[in-house]
Amino acid sequence: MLLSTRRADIDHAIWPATAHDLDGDDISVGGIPLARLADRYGTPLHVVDETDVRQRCRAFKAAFAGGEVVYAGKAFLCRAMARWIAEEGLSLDVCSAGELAVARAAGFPAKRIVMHGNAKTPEDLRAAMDYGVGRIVVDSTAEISRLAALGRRAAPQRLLIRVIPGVDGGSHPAMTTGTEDQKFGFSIASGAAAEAVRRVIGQRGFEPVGLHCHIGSQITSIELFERAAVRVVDLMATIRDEHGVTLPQLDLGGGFAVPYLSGDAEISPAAVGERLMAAVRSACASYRLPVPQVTVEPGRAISARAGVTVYRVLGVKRGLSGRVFVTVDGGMSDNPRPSLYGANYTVRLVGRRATAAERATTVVGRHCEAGDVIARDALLPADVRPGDLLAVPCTGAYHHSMSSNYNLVRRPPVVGVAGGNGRLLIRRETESDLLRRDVG
Ligand SMILES: Cc1ncc(COP(=O)(O)O)c(C=O)c1O
Ligand SMILES: N[C@@H](CCCC[NH3+])C(=O)O
Repeated sequence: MLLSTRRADIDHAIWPATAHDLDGDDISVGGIPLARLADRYGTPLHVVDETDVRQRCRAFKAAFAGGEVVYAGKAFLCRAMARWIAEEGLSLDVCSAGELAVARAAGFPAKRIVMHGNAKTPEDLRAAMDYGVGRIVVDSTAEISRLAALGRRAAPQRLLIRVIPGVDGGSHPAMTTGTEDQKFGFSIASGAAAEAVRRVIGQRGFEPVGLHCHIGSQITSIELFERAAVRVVDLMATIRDEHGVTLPQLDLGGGFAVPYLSGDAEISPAAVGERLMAAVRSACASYRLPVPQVTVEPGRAISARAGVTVYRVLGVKRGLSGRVFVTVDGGMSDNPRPSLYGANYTVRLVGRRATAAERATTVVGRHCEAGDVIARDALLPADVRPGDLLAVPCTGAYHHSMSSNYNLVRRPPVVGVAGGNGRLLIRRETESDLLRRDVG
Protein backbone atom coordinates (compact mmCIF):
# COMPACT_ATOMS: atom_id res chain seq x y z
CA MET A 1 0.00 0.00 0.00
CA LEU A 2 1.50 3.34 -1.06
CA LEU A 3 1.31 6.19 1.44
CA SER A 4 2.12 9.88 1.12
CA THR A 5 5.07 11.20 -0.86
CA ARG A 6 5.81 13.70 1.90
CA ARG A 7 8.56 12.45 4.20
CA ALA A 8 8.41 12.99 7.93
CA ASP A 9 10.55 15.81 9.28
CA ILE A 10 13.62 14.89 11.25
CA ASP A 11 12.56 13.97 14.77
CA HIS A 12 15.33 15.08 17.08
CA ALA A 13 13.98 12.74 19.73
CA ILE A 14 15.64 9.95 17.76
CA TRP A 15 18.13 11.70 15.44
CA PRO A 16 21.37 13.29 16.66
CA ALA A 17 21.27 16.83 17.96
CA THR A 18 23.05 18.21 14.87
CA ALA A 19 21.03 16.20 12.30
CA HIS A 20 19.73 18.51 9.58
CA ASP A 21 17.46 17.76 6.64
CA LEU A 22 19.08 18.99 3.42
CA ASP A 23 15.84 19.76 1.58
CA GLY A 24 14.98 16.11 1.21
CA ASP A 25 18.15 15.27 -0.70
CA ASP A 26 20.19 14.11 2.28
CA ILE A 27 20.68 14.47 6.01
CA SER A 28 23.76 16.06 7.51
CA VAL A 29 25.13 15.17 10.94
CA GLY A 30 27.87 17.26 12.52
CA GLY A 31 27.61 19.46 9.43
CA ILE A 32 28.49 16.68 6.97
CA PRO A 33 25.99 15.05 4.56
CA LEU A 34 25.69 11.34 5.28
CA ALA A 35 26.14 10.51 1.60
CA ARG A 36 29.48 12.30 1.63
CA LEU A 37 30.56 10.28 4.69
CA ALA A 38 29.45 7.08 2.95
CA ASP A 39 31.46 8.01 -0.15
CA ARG A 40 34.52 8.76 1.98
CA TYR A 41 34.41 5.84 4.43
CA GLY A 42 32.26 3.24 2.67
CA THR A 43 29.29 1.33 4.08
CA PRO A 44 28.13 0.00 6.44
CA LEU A 45 29.26 2.97 8.51
CA HIS A 46 28.63 4.08 12.09
CA VAL A 47 28.52 7.87 12.52
CA VAL A 48 28.75 9.40 16.02
CA ASP A 49 27.73 12.99 16.68
CA GLU A 50 30.18 14.33 19.26
CA THR A 51 27.99 17.35 20.01
CA ASP A 52 25.05 15.09 20.87
CA VAL A 53 27.17 13.04 23.27
CA ARG A 54 28.46 16.13 25.04
CA GLN A 55 25.02 17.70 25.29
CA ARG A 56 23.59 14.58 26.90
CA CYS A 57 26.50 14.38 29.33
CA ARG A 58 25.80 17.97 30.39
CA ALA A 59 22.07 17.31 30.73
CA PHE A 60 22.72 14.44 33.15
CA LYS A 61 25.36 16.43 35.03
CA ALA A 62 22.87 19.27 35.48
CA ALA A 63 20.10 16.89 36.55
CA PHE A 64 22.32 15.31 39.19
CA ALA A 65 24.25 18.42 40.15
CA GLY A 66 25.02 17.27 43.68
CA GLY A 67 25.65 13.68 42.71
CA GLU A 68 27.70 11.67 40.24
CA VAL A 69 27.00 10.56 36.68
CA VAL A 70 28.83 7.46 35.50
CA TYR A 71 28.72 6.65 31.76
CA ALA A 72 28.21 2.92 31.20
CA GLY A 73 30.94 2.17 28.66
CA LYS A 74 29.30 -1.13 27.65
CA ALA A 75 26.92 0.96 25.51
CA PHE A 76 29.72 2.28 23.33
CA LEU A 77 33.39 2.82 24.14
CA CYS A 78 36.48 3.81 22.26
CA ARG A 79 39.34 6.14 23.19
CA ALA A 80 37.66 9.20 21.75
CA MET A 81 34.42 8.46 23.60
CA ALA A 82 36.37 7.95 26.82
CA ARG A 83 38.05 11.33 26.30
CA TRP A 84 34.72 13.08 25.65
CA ILE A 85 33.25 11.52 28.79
CA ALA A 86 36.29 12.53 30.85
CA GLU A 87 36.23 16.09 29.47
CA GLU A 88 32.55 16.43 30.36
CA GLY A 89 33.32 15.47 33.97
CA LEU A 90 31.51 12.13 34.07
CA SER A 91 32.82 8.97 35.66
CA LEU A 92 33.09 5.74 33.67
CA ASP A 93 31.69 2.24 34.24
CA VAL A 94 33.82 -0.54 32.78
CA CYS A 95 33.02 -4.24 33.07
CA SER A 96 36.14 -5.94 31.74
CA ALA A 97 39.90 -5.61 31.56
CA GLY A 98 39.36 -4.79 27.88
CA GLU A 99 37.09 -1.83 28.53
CA LEU A 100 39.50 -0.74 31.25
CA ALA A 101 42.37 -0.95 28.76
CA VAL A 102 40.54 1.47 26.42
CA ALA A 103 39.86 3.85 29.32
CA ARG A 104 43.50 3.61 30.38
CA ALA A 105 44.71 4.22 26.81
CA ALA A 106 42.59 7.36 26.76
CA GLY A 107 44.12 8.50 30.05
CA PHE A 108 40.79 8.32 31.87
CA PRO A 109 41.34 9.26 35.55
CA ALA A 110 41.47 6.01 37.54
CA LYS A 111 39.58 7.40 40.51
CA ARG A 112 36.56 8.14 38.29
CA ILE A 113 36.34 4.56 37.04
CA VAL A 114 33.90 2.01 38.48
CA MET A 115 34.44 -1.64 37.63
CA HIS A 116 31.30 -3.75 37.23
CA GLY A 117 30.53 -7.31 36.25
CA ASN A 118 28.76 -10.31 37.74
CA ALA A 119 31.78 -12.54 37.06
CA LYS A 120 34.92 -10.45 37.04
CA THR A 121 37.88 -12.66 36.24
CA PRO A 122 41.09 -12.51 38.30
CA GLU A 123 42.52 -10.65 35.26
CA ASP A 124 39.71 -8.08 35.44
CA LEU A 125 40.19 -7.56 39.17
CA ARG A 126 43.97 -7.42 38.95
CA ALA A 127 43.80 -4.85 36.14
CA ALA A 128 41.32 -2.77 38.16
CA MET A 129 43.40 -2.81 41.32
CA ASP A 130 46.67 -2.25 39.46
CA TYR A 131 45.24 0.83 37.70
CA GLY A 132 43.74 1.95 41.00
CA VAL A 133 40.13 2.29 39.87
CA GLY A 134 38.05 4.33 42.28
CA ARG A 135 35.51 1.63 43.06
CA ILE A 136 34.89 -2.02 42.36
CA VAL A 137 31.27 -3.17 42.58
CA VAL A 138 31.14 -6.49 44.39
CA ASP A 139 28.63 -8.84 42.82
CA SER A 140 29.19 -12.21 44.52
CA THR A 141 30.73 -13.87 47.59
CA ALA A 142 33.28 -15.64 45.37
CA GLU A 143 34.39 -12.24 44.19
CA ILE A 144 35.05 -11.09 47.75
CA SER A 145 37.39 -14.07 48.10
CA ARG A 146 39.03 -13.35 44.72
CA LEU A 147 39.62 -9.76 45.74
CA ALA A 148 41.12 -10.84 49.05
CA ALA A 149 43.39 -13.31 47.24
CA LEU A 150 44.85 -10.48 45.16
CA GLY A 151 46.40 -9.03 48.25
CA ARG A 152 46.25 -5.53 49.56
CA ARG A 153 47.40 -2.33 47.91
CA ALA A 154 48.82 0.76 49.57
CA ALA A 155 45.32 2.18 50.10
CA PRO A 156 42.20 0.15 50.86
CA GLN A 157 40.21 -0.73 47.71
CA ARG A 158 36.90 1.11 47.83
CA LEU A 159 33.92 -1.12 47.13
CA LEU A 160 30.26 -0.81 46.31
CA ILE A 161 28.06 -3.79 46.99
CA ARG A 162 25.49 -4.65 44.33
CA VAL A 163 22.13 -5.57 45.82
CA ILE A 164 18.83 -6.78 44.39
CA PRO A 165 15.97 -4.42 45.26
CA GLY A 166 13.31 -6.80 43.94
CA VAL A 167 12.05 -4.35 41.31
CA ASP A 168 11.18 -5.46 37.77
CA GLY A 169 12.31 -2.86 35.21
CA GLY A 170 9.41 -3.89 32.98
CA SER A 171 11.32 -3.90 29.70
CA HIS A 172 12.58 -6.99 27.89
CA PRO A 173 13.18 -10.10 30.08
CA ALA A 174 16.76 -10.24 28.78
CA MET A 175 17.33 -6.77 30.22
CA THR A 176 15.71 -7.28 33.64
CA THR A 177 18.30 -7.25 36.43
CA GLY A 178 16.55 -5.97 39.56
CA THR A 179 14.43 -8.99 40.41
CA GLU A 180 15.17 -12.11 42.46
CA ASP A 181 16.49 -15.27 40.74
CA GLN A 182 18.69 -13.56 38.18
CA LYS A 183 22.49 -13.60 38.03
CA PHE A 184 23.37 -10.12 39.27
CA GLY A 185 23.90 -8.94 42.84
CA PHE A 186 23.00 -9.99 46.39
CA SER A 187 19.35 -10.40 47.34
CA ILE A 188 18.12 -8.00 50.01
CA ALA A 189 15.05 -10.17 50.65
CA SER A 190 17.03 -13.32 51.36
CA GLY A 191 19.51 -11.64 53.70
CA ALA A 192 22.39 -12.30 51.29
CA ALA A 193 23.03 -8.58 50.90
CA ALA A 194 23.34 -8.05 54.66
CA GLU A 195 25.68 -11.05 54.85
CA ALA A 196 27.83 -9.69 52.03
CA VAL A 197 28.11 -6.40 53.90
CA ARG A 198 29.20 -8.26 57.02
CA ARG A 199 31.94 -10.04 55.04
CA VAL A 200 33.18 -6.89 53.35
CA ILE A 201 33.10 -4.70 56.46
CA GLY A 202 35.29 -7.21 58.26
CA GLN A 203 37.76 -7.63 55.38
CA ARG A 204 41.08 -5.80 55.79
CA GLY A 205 42.28 -3.93 52.71
CA PHE A 206 38.78 -3.00 51.61
CA GLU A 207 36.63 0.02 52.29
CA PRO A 208 32.90 -0.43 51.61
CA VAL A 209 31.67 3.01 50.56
CA GLY A 210 28.16 2.28 49.37
CA LEU A 211 25.45 0.14 47.82
CA HIS A 212 24.60 -0.30 44.14
CA CYS A 213 21.56 -1.54 42.27
CA HIS A 214 20.70 -1.68 38.59
CA ILE A 215 17.15 -2.72 37.73
CA GLY A 216 17.48 -3.12 33.97
CA SER A 217 17.63 -1.28 30.67
CA GLN A 218 15.32 0.70 28.37
CA ILE A 219 13.07 1.45 31.38
CA THR A 220 10.34 4.04 30.85
CA SER A 221 8.95 4.37 34.39
CA ILE A 222 10.73 6.63 36.88
CA GLU A 223 8.53 5.19 39.61
CA LEU A 224 10.46 1.90 39.35
CA PHE A 225 13.73 3.69 40.05
CA GLU A 226 12.11 5.48 43.01
CA ARG A 227 10.91 2.15 44.41
CA ALA A 228 14.38 0.62 44.08
CA ALA A 229 15.98 3.64 45.76
CA VAL A 230 13.70 3.34 48.80
CA ARG A 231 14.50 -0.36 49.21
CA VAL A 232 18.23 0.23 49.06
CA VAL A 233 18.05 3.15 51.51
CA ASP A 234 16.18 0.82 53.87
CA LEU A 235 19.17 -1.56 53.73
CA MET A 236 21.54 1.36 54.36
CA ALA A 237 19.61 2.09 57.55
CA THR A 238 19.85 -1.57 58.59
CA ILE A 239 23.62 -1.47 58.02
CA ARG A 240 23.92 1.65 60.17
CA ASP A 241 21.90 0.02 62.95
CA GLU A 242 23.86 -3.26 62.81
CA HIS A 243 27.39 -1.99 62.22
CA GLY A 244 27.30 1.66 63.20
CA VAL A 245 28.47 2.41 59.66
CA THR A 246 26.75 5.06 57.53
CA LEU A 247 27.67 4.33 53.90
CA PRO A 248 28.28 7.62 52.04
CA GLN A 249 27.33 6.48 48.48
CA LEU A 250 24.20 5.19 46.78
CA ASP A 251 24.51 4.08 43.14
CA LEU A 252 21.12 3.57 41.45
CA GLY A 253 22.47 2.26 38.14
CA GLY A 254 21.27 3.18 34.67
CA GLY A 255 18.57 1.92 32.33
CA PHE A 256 16.88 5.15 31.21
CA ALA A 257 14.82 4.54 28.07
CA VAL A 258 15.35 6.30 24.74
CA PRO A 259 12.92 6.37 21.77
CA TYR A 260 13.77 4.40 18.61
CA LEU A 261 10.59 5.29 16.72
CA SER A 262 8.86 8.66 16.80
CA GLY A 263 6.47 8.75 19.71
CA ASP A 264 8.28 6.10 21.77
CA ALA A 265 8.52 6.85 25.50
CA GLU A 266 11.72 8.25 26.95
CA ILE A 267 12.99 9.37 30.35
CA SER A 268 14.33 12.91 30.59
CA PRO A 269 17.44 13.49 32.72
CA ALA A 270 15.79 16.46 34.45
CA ALA A 271 12.72 14.44 35.44
CA VAL A 272 14.66 11.45 36.68
CA GLY A 273 17.11 13.65 38.55
CA GLU A 274 14.42 15.60 40.32
CA ARG A 275 12.30 12.60 41.27
CA LEU A 276 15.15 10.27 42.26
CA MET A 277 16.78 12.87 44.49
CA ALA A 278 13.42 13.62 46.11
CA ALA A 279 12.83 9.90 46.73
CA VAL A 280 16.27 9.45 48.29
CA ARG A 281 15.96 12.55 50.46
CA SER A 282 12.53 11.47 51.70
CA ALA A 283 13.64 7.90 52.44
CA CYS A 284 16.76 9.09 54.27
CA ALA A 285 14.71 11.52 56.35
CA SER A 286 12.39 8.71 57.42
CA TYR A 287 15.38 6.66 58.59
CA ARG A 288 17.26 9.68 59.99
CA LEU A 289 20.10 8.97 57.57
CA PRO A 290 22.29 11.68 56.01
CA VAL A 291 21.65 11.94 52.26
CA PRO A 292 24.42 9.97 50.51
CA GLN A 293 26.15 10.93 47.29
CA VAL A 294 23.73 9.63 44.63
CA THR A 295 25.19 8.08 41.48
CA VAL A 296 23.43 7.09 38.26
CA GLU A 297 24.92 5.12 35.37
CA PRO A 298 23.33 6.05 32.02
CA GLY A 299 24.72 4.29 28.98
CA ARG A 300 22.09 4.24 26.23
CA ALA A 301 20.73 7.63 27.27
CA ILE A 302 24.15 9.19 26.62
CA SER A 303 25.23 7.47 23.41
CA ALA A 304 22.23 5.99 21.55
CA ARG A 305 20.92 9.06 19.74
CA ALA A 306 24.38 10.27 18.80
CA GLY A 307 24.69 7.29 16.50
CA VAL A 308 23.50 6.83 12.91
CA THR A 309 24.30 3.78 10.81
CA VAL A 310 24.49 4.17 7.01
CA TYR A 311 23.96 1.17 4.73
CA ARG A 312 24.05 0.62 0.95
CA VAL A 313 21.00 -1.09 -0.60
CA LEU A 314 21.95 -4.34 -2.35
CA GLY A 315 18.56 -5.58 -3.47
CA VAL A 316 14.76 -5.23 -3.40
CA LYS A 317 12.31 -8.10 -3.58
CA ARG A 318 8.59 -8.51 -3.16
CA GLY A 319 7.19 -11.59 -1.49
CA LEU A 320 4.12 -13.44 -2.76
CA SER A 321 2.06 -11.63 -0.12
CA GLY A 322 3.22 -8.31 -1.51
CA ARG A 323 5.61 -7.72 1.38
CA VAL A 324 8.63 -5.70 0.24
CA PHE A 325 12.12 -6.62 1.41
CA VAL A 326 15.04 -4.22 0.98
CA THR A 327 18.43 -5.86 1.58
CA VAL A 328 21.41 -3.85 2.78
CA ASP A 329 25.15 -4.48 3.13
CA GLY A 330 25.05 -4.84 6.93
CA GLY A 331 22.73 -6.53 9.40
CA MET A 332 22.85 -8.53 12.61
CA SER A 333 26.64 -8.42 12.74
CA ASP A 334 26.53 -4.63 13.27
CA ASN A 335 23.08 -4.55 14.90
CA PRO A 336 22.01 -7.70 16.81
CA ARG A 337 19.21 -5.92 18.73
CA PRO A 338 16.23 -6.82 16.47
CA SER A 339 17.19 -10.49 16.76
CA LEU A 340 17.92 -10.33 20.48
CA TYR A 341 15.14 -8.08 21.73
CA GLY A 342 12.71 -7.58 18.85
CA ALA A 343 13.94 -4.00 18.53
CA ASN A 344 12.67 -1.87 15.64
CA TYR A 345 14.18 1.19 14.00
CA THR A 346 13.45 4.25 11.91
CA VAL A 347 15.01 4.17 8.44
CA ARG A 348 15.48 7.05 6.01
CA LEU A 349 16.60 7.20 2.36
CA VAL A 350 19.52 9.60 2.07
CA GLY A 351 21.73 10.77 -0.75
CA ARG A 352 18.96 11.52 -3.25
CA ARG A 353 15.52 13.06 -3.35
CA ALA A 354 12.72 10.52 -3.24
CA THR A 355 10.10 10.83 -5.95
CA ALA A 356 7.81 7.88 -5.21
CA ALA A 357 5.21 7.55 -2.47
CA GLU A 358 6.25 5.74 0.70
CA ARG A 359 5.28 2.21 1.55
CA ALA A 360 5.83 -0.17 4.45
CA THR A 361 9.14 -1.93 3.89
CA THR A 362 11.09 -4.61 5.72
CA VAL A 363 14.77 -3.74 5.77
CA VAL A 364 16.86 -6.90 6.09
CA GLY A 365 20.54 -7.68 6.43
CA ARG A 366 22.96 -9.74 4.42
CA HIS A 367 23.48 -12.58 6.86
CA CYS A 368 22.47 -16.19 6.46
CA GLU A 369 19.61 -15.92 8.99
CA ALA A 370 15.93 -15.30 8.35
CA GLY A 371 15.91 -13.28 11.59
CA ASP A 372 18.50 -10.86 10.23
CA VAL A 373 16.10 -7.93 10.16
CA ILE A 374 16.97 -4.28 10.80
CA ALA A 375 13.53 -2.69 10.58
CA ARG A 376 9.96 -3.89 10.12
CA ASP A 377 7.31 -1.73 8.41
CA ALA A 378 9.74 1.12 7.83
CA LEU A 379 8.19 3.82 5.60
CA LEU A 380 10.45 4.09 2.58
CA PRO A 381 9.88 5.44 -0.94
CA ALA A 382 8.60 2.76 -3.30
CA ASP A 383 11.46 3.50 -5.70
CA VAL A 384 14.27 2.52 -3.27
CA ARG A 385 16.72 0.61 -5.45
CA PRO A 386 20.15 -1.06 -5.29
CA GLY A 387 22.86 1.52 -4.77
CA ASP A 388 20.71 3.77 -2.62
CA LEU A 389 21.82 4.76 0.89
CA LEU A 390 19.69 4.14 3.98
CA ALA A 391 20.33 5.85 7.33
CA VAL A 392 19.23 4.30 10.64
CA PRO A 393 19.25 6.67 13.64
CA CYS A 394 19.55 5.80 17.34
CA THR A 395 22.32 3.27 16.78
CA GLY A 396 24.95 4.69 19.12
CA ALA A 397 24.33 2.26 21.99
CA TYR A 398 24.84 -1.51 21.94
CA HIS A 399 25.59 -1.61 18.23
CA HIS A 400 29.33 -1.26 17.81
CA SER A 401 29.81 -2.69 21.32
CA MET A 402 27.70 -5.75 20.48
CA SER A 403 28.89 -6.14 16.91
CA SER A 404 30.30 -9.47 15.72
CA ASN A 405 32.10 -11.10 12.84
CA TYR A 406 29.19 -13.39 12.05
CA ASN A 407 29.69 -14.92 8.58
CA LEU A 408 33.16 -13.41 9.00
CA VAL A 409 31.77 -10.07 7.89
CA ARG A 410 34.15 -7.27 8.78
CA ARG A 411 32.95 -4.80 11.40
CA PRO A 412 32.24 -1.27 10.16
CA PRO A 413 34.25 1.84 11.01
CA VAL A 414 33.09 4.46 13.48
CA VAL A 415 33.45 8.07 12.37
CA GLY A 416 33.09 10.95 14.80
CA VAL A 417 31.60 14.15 13.38
CA ALA A 418 31.54 17.68 14.74
CA GLY A 419 31.61 21.17 13.26
CA GLY A 420 31.82 19.97 9.68
CA ASN A 421 34.75 17.64 10.36
CA GLY A 422 34.72 13.85 10.24
CA ARG A 423 37.34 11.84 12.10
CA LEU A 424 37.89 8.10 11.94
CA LEU A 425 37.61 6.78 15.51
CA ILE A 426 37.62 3.06 14.74
CA ARG A 427 38.78 1.84 11.35
CA ARG A 428 36.96 -0.80 9.32
CA GLU A 429 38.13 -4.30 10.04
CA THR A 430 40.30 -5.88 7.38
CA GLU A 431 40.57 -9.47 6.27
CA SER A 432 44.01 -9.59 7.81
CA ASP A 433 42.39 -8.59 11.11
CA LEU A 434 40.16 -11.63 10.75
CA LEU A 435 43.00 -13.96 9.71
CA ARG A 436 45.41 -12.64 12.34
CA ARG A 437 43.72 -14.67 15.07
CA ASP A 438 43.37 -17.73 12.86
CA VAL A 439 46.65 -19.32 13.71
CA GLY A 440 45.80 -22.90 12.83
C1 LIG B 1 25.58 -2.00 36.05
C2 LIG B 1 25.04 -1.26 34.87
N1 LIG B 1 24.96 0.08 34.93
C3 LIG B 1 24.49 0.81 33.87
C4 LIG B 1 24.10 0.19 32.71
C5 LIG B 1 23.63 1.03 31.57
O1 LIG B 1 22.32 0.74 31.22
P1 LIG B 1 21.66 1.65 30.07
O2 LIG B 1 22.59 1.59 28.88
O3 LIG B 1 20.36 0.98 29.79
O4 LIG B 1 21.54 3.01 30.63
C6 LIG B 1 24.17 -1.21 32.61
C7 LIG B 1 23.68 -1.90 31.41
O5 LIG B 1 22.53 -2.22 31.36
C8 LIG B 1 24.65 -1.94 33.70
O6 LIG B 1 24.77 -3.28 33.64
N1 LIG C 1 22.34 -4.91 25.39
C1 LIG C 1 21.01 -4.31 25.69
C2 LIG C 1 21.08 -3.38 26.87
C3 LIG C 1 21.23 -4.14 28.16
C4 LIG C 1 22.55 -3.84 28.80
C5 LIG C 1 22.74 -4.71 29.99
N2 LIG C 1 23.75 -4.24 30.93
C6 LIG C 1 20.48 -3.56 24.47
O1 LIG C 1 21.07 -3.65 23.42
O2 LIG C 1 19.47 -2.87 24.55
